[in-house]
Amino acid sequence: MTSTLTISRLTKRFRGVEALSDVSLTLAPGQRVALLGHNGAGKSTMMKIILGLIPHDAGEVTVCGTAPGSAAARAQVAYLPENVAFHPALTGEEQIRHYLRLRGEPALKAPGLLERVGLAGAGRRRIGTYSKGMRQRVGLAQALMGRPRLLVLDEPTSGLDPVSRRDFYALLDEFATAGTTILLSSHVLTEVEARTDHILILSRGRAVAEGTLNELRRRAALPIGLVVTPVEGQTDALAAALPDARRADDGTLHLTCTQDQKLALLAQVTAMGAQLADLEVIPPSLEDIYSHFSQRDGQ
Ligand SMILES: Nc1ncnc2c1ncn2[C@@H]1O[C@H](COP(=O)(O)OP(=O)(O)OP(=O)(O)O)[C@@H](O)[C@H]1O
Repeated sequence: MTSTLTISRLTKRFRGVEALSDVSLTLAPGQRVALLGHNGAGKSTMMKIILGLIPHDAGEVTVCGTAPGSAAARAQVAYLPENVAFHPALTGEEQIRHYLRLRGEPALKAPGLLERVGLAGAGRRRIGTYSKGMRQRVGLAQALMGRPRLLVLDEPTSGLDPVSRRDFYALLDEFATAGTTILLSSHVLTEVEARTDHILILSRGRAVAEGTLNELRRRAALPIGLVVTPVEGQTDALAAALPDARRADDGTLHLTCTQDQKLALLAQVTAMGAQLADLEVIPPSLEDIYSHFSQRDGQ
């Protein structure tokens, strides 16, 4: 299967600053990929190179098999910037019709595009009356013209409330299922954790970690948490049987272990059967993993 995006040993310098050093990444159709990193890590620079907006100094980049910024690449890549601005006096439908005309496509497609992003009912309202989430959807409708194979989104959910975020990601999932590759940057790790298949962490222009969440979890080898809730009246007995456990104010017992120790510890705890009301396993979150790799890099 042809990769949607291949980046090999990409390097970009701005005068004295090395914004990207030796970064590689290959994305397949339908993959949902998060680009993470501190402010100034190089995320936007990487996106601009993929979009063909700025040249790179070394390495190779191909977008759908062609050079970034070429007519063939531009026809297959769409971009949604962090803050999309539309004319507030236009309705959603007028705005989309305008963009369709600019692309030389029939304006008749506007209602269908708005329906795809869940704005069918609001298409005749002025954009000035839209919420931020609705404006992002107009941006997405614009980005989806021409059925892109690669969708590049720069912090697409910043400023959206939790429900709008969830809806936005559900929409992205639909596009990914249909084969569109999604590359997005975000500082909101909790949403990325649940909604992407692959993660690239940049730090000071270098890729410090790349893989699925599970792969990064294994590589980081961070402790796994276990929360044991004893049946009423059994706390002392369980605490005595688990001397390494920390006792919390609510009576639960907290343990940590390595991945290798996990199954043995679970077997030990579940063997306590009737004394046990509940048992929760807490794997390291993406936030823990992100901190681990970033701190290792001195961030
Ligand atoms: N046009 C430019 N001229 C000079 N330096 C630049 C230019 N664009 C980016 N840089 C530098 O390159 C580095 C990477 O910047 P970039 O905007 O890619 O970071 P980012 O990860 O997108 O950050 P943020 O999360 O704040 O958006 C930074 O040190 C930045 O100052």
